[in-house]
Amino acid sequence: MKAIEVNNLVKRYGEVFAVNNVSFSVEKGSICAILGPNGSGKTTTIKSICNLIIPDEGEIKVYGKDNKKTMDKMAALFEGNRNLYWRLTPTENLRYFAGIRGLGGKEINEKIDELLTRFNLENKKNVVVNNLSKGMQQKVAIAMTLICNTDIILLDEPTLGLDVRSCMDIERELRTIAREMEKTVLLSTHDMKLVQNVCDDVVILDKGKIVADGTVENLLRMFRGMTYEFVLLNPMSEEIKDYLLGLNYNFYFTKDDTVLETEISDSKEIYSIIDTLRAKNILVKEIKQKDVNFERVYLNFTGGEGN
Ligand SMILES: Nc1ncnc2c1ncn2[C@@H]1O[C@H](COP(=O)(O)OP(=O)(O)OP(=O)(O)O)[C@@H](O)[C@H]1O
Repeated sequence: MKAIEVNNLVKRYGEVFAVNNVSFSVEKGSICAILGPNGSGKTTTIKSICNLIIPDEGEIKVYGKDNKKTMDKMAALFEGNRNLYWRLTPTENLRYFAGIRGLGGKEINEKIDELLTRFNLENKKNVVVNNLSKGMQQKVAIAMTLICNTDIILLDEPTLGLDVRSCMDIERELRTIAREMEKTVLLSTHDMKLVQNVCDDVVILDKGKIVADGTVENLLRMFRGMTYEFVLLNPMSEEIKDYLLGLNYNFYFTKDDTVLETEISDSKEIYSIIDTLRAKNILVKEIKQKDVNFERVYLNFTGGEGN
């Protein structure tokens, strides 16, 4: 079942198309990431879904209904810990946020304790947010999106500025939110480890347009099948390397010059690469299909950050 459907979304600021005819959907219970270089339209898309931005064109549906009528189904987090009140404790922040949505009483107090325990914040529940680490603040901010128990959680860059351990904590929480709490998560991020470790699907934007859309697994498989390593018997000379770089393949060399890596679009190219190497008396010891990480997939679609 589709939790979110975005159809032909357009948002312009003067001459600039922040989002230009973007369409995608997010399945209920899945984690979907919107990726793209700075300024590619990620935040505009998420803000349009939760009605913080009114698009110029297109329609957005949440559980099949216009998103303006389904505000109660979504909770969103933007700019991480800026959503928090610094002089309030995590408990007070959560109680305040629940109150805005008209929730209170014993039930909410129990829910707050449950969430703070889940996020390993029970020892910090009475410490003002200002005195918590960035990772802890981020966990409180994510807990705030859960306090109202909405089906859909929208997160803008949930791991921004966090250290490795805190990122792993957030990854674990996101998995729990989707798999155990059965919520739908749509997030924007530049964190390719987060994408590879927890996301089911991705939408990659570039200059306001979708350049790729699919499951993380399929996109990885697509590139896994294309990247090959040619392990050589002897290191290549500088002259040979220059020659190979002048050919029509995107060759990469390892530091000791014994491995040649390239992406191919057709398996027949393997034979022509072997012929090319043989003609230069370069002997190949082994050919390996290389495992790729999601960063590689992303760079292939966007041509690199900030283009
Ligand atoms: N309020 C605004 N007024 C004018 N232009 C805007 C406004 N908001 C966004 N834009 C422009 O729209 C484009 C998309 O911005 P958006 O914030 O959606 O990108 P993003 O992918 O979230 O970027 P980042 O990764 O840097 O957060 C950018 O060119 C941005 O400058």
